[in-house]
Amino acid sequence: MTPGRQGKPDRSRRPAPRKQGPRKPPAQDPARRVALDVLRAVSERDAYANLMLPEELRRRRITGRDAALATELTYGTLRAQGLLDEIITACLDRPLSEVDKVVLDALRLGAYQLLRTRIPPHAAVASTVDLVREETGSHVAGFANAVLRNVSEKDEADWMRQLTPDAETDPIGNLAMRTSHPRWVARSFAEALGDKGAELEAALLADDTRPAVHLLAKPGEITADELAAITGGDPAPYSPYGVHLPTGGGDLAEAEPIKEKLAVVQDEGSQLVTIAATNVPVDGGSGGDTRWLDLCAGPGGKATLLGSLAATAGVTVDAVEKAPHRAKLVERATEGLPVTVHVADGRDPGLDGGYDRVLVDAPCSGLGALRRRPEARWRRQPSDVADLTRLQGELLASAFGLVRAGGLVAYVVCSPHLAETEGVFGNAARRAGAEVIDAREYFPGVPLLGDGPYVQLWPHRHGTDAMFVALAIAR
Ligand SMILES: C[S@@+](CC[C@H](N)C(=O)[O-])C[C@H]1O[C@@H](n2cnc3c(N)ncnc32)[C@H](O)[C@@H]1O
Repeated sequence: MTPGRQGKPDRSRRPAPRKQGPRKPPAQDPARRVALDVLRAVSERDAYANLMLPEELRRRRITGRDAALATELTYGTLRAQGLLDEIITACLDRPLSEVDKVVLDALRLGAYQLLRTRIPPHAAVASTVDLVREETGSHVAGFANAVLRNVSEKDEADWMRQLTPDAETDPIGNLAMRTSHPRWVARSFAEALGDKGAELEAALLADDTRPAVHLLAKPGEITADELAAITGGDPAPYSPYGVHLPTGGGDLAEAEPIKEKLAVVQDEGSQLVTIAATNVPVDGGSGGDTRWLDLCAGPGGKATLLGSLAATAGVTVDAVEKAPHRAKLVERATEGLPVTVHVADGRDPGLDGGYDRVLVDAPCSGLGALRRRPEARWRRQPSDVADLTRLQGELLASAFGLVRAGGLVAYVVCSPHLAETEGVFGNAARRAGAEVIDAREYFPGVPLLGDGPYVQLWPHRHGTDAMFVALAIAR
């Protein structure tokens, strides 16, 4: 390949049009083939890698080492995308946006192998070039070969030194690059943590870890100790209903307690915020504490715990969900529990007010669950937050309208972004004249909860998703 301007690969021609029709996966490299197909689906059709990859592995009967390699390459490449794109850009003589999408996905896959795996460089380059050749033809394969050879001239540490902003003058930019996060996400974490150093780094690095599987032992059905004994897991450190499963603990769908609906998969953070919402004492009210409302219930995780607790306490729960298919999931999840599902907009659900407790588990950016969705950090945009905070505010205003005086509004989001957390809730509670209470009291035994009155959980501190909860008593 003749180097182009500035000694960089020449890519003056657009790739030839790709052949139509399904391609046959090359039998000799199923792991990289499926990885590239998933990367393409993510970038071209907004697919979710954590849903698509397991399905494709099953469909193509890829197992064992090939499945492990495909998983590592797909998730690793998606998480590191920002960093890989900077490095690839440094090896091009034109903007990244001018590179054909499938070629770019293949280059990311190749660069990831070169920089973050022990795959020998010649194998990383040759296998990527083969994929590009199959997709586009020989002339573009030469281009891919040249770019990847440039990438391979330095290791990750050298590339970091060249591309990363100075830690002294731009600590957030430095950590955003080193942990491969968009700068705005790193900044939002820094603001929530009040830290731009070691703790911010730990929080960002936690997004690259695989979360342990947590189970909820449904109250009234099975205890956490029993569930732990049956599944080989450990009782959770904080939730009295939680069990942590060992990593690689077999096929969950086959576990008896799950088949029998005695237990469900649920992050311990979700359990803790729901338990907190049911433990705050609510005074007054003619009926005591008998009517609860879950205003954003789909797919029904927290409604299941609320319903199980309600069943043992003589309480009824109304569960509102706007999306009909998600409302069906709530119905299925809460079957047999005292939960009535309503397909309605939580901003005006058409229900009689006077609830003793209202949970608003609002739609949010999901920045608190980035470790579950490898591509999410790059897909979310700062503008999403503005739209979401408007909706969150409207849902909270509705909640304060539906709760009785002396009743509780619990606001939950799976995000640490201050606009979605303290910002929205502070305004809504002030407008409603509600009394914000210190939520930390309702997280007994949970360490590192900060100064209150809100609670922000974190993967790197608590091993949970970064759930936020705020509690207020209506006046
Ligand atoms: C964060 S999820 C709730 C998760 C749920 N509480 C659980 O634990 O499984 C937010 C839900 O709110 C729903 N939603 C979005 N806008 C809504 C609205 N205006 N009214 C009611 N539900 C809405 C979404 O469809 C989504 O299912």
